[in-house]
Amino acid sequence: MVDRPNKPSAISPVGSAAAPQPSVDISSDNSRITARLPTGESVEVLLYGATVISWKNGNGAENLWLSEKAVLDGSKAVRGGIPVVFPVFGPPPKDHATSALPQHGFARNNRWEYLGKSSSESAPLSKSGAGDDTVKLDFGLYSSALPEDARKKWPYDFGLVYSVTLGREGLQTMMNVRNEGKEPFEFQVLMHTYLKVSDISKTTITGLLSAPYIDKVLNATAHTESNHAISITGEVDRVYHSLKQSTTSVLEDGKPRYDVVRDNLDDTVLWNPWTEKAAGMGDFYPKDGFKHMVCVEVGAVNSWTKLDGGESWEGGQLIKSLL
Ligand SMILES: O=P(O)(O)OC[C@H]1O[C@@H](O)[C@H](O)[C@@H](O)[C@@H]1O
Repeated sequence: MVDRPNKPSAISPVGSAAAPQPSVDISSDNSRITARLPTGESVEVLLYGATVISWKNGNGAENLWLSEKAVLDGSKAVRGGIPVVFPVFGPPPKDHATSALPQHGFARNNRWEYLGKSSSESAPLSKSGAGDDTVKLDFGLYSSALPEDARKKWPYDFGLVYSVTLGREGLQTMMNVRNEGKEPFEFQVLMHTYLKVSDISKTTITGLLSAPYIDKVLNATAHTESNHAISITGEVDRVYHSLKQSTTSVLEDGKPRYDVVRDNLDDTVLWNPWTEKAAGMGDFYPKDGFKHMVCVEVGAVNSWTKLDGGESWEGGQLIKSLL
């Protein structure tokens, strides 16, 4: 066979020296994993909470808001990025098995195990056949590895595998929950994504028209969304539920900035703390940072998902950065 000197890389055999591969690095203090595509996109995940703390486009533009005073040393849940909420969303109800847990559960403030990486050309996030253009990082949290205190407060046997896949088209985060015990358990799960925006006054949210929601700012009263494009001009804390449309979009100046596509999750929380709530959070900085973020949080939080012993469940999101 005669090789052509200018052979396009698209037909290079997978894994050949010619095909650039994604890189995955573990920080020297073993606290975080960074993955990078040959085209420049990157994602950084803190093992504490399996919290995605940075997701950049190929041109270096950051997509996630992270507080300048976010605590990253494993002593407090991270303010920004994508904290994982499990097995309860918000303050736990008094009459439920999660009642002794802290707000948003224990997944975001325990250290996860890095299970490894895999790359693929055929995953849904691939754009071309030029080398491995997605990389998937898997993280695990198991009841057996939880500190005694958390285990006592929610005494079920479970295994969580959280997969973070970086592609040229976006970032996918998927949660797999498995009941490893014999007793059934109920859980809620949510991906608390802080999306970075350049100016909240020019930001609108679409895809929620006609959706029912609980407004936590208005004493948890029930409403129906009447706006095609939602503007944020004050504190917003709403649980949209039973959603039919799979995509919620964030627009800046009327132009698409992010698409958030839900997978087997029916609810989406829209949150912006605005002036007063931001002022009250010690780890929220700068104090006017609420002008540069909006949380679009996909989840299953309006009711409980029940898993019998041995059963498993999976759900997640694909976020497309449209810059
Ligand atoms: O301060 P925390 O525990 O990270 O929660 C932040 C916010 O998270 C949102 O998901 C809730 O709807 C809000 O009510 C809450 O204030």
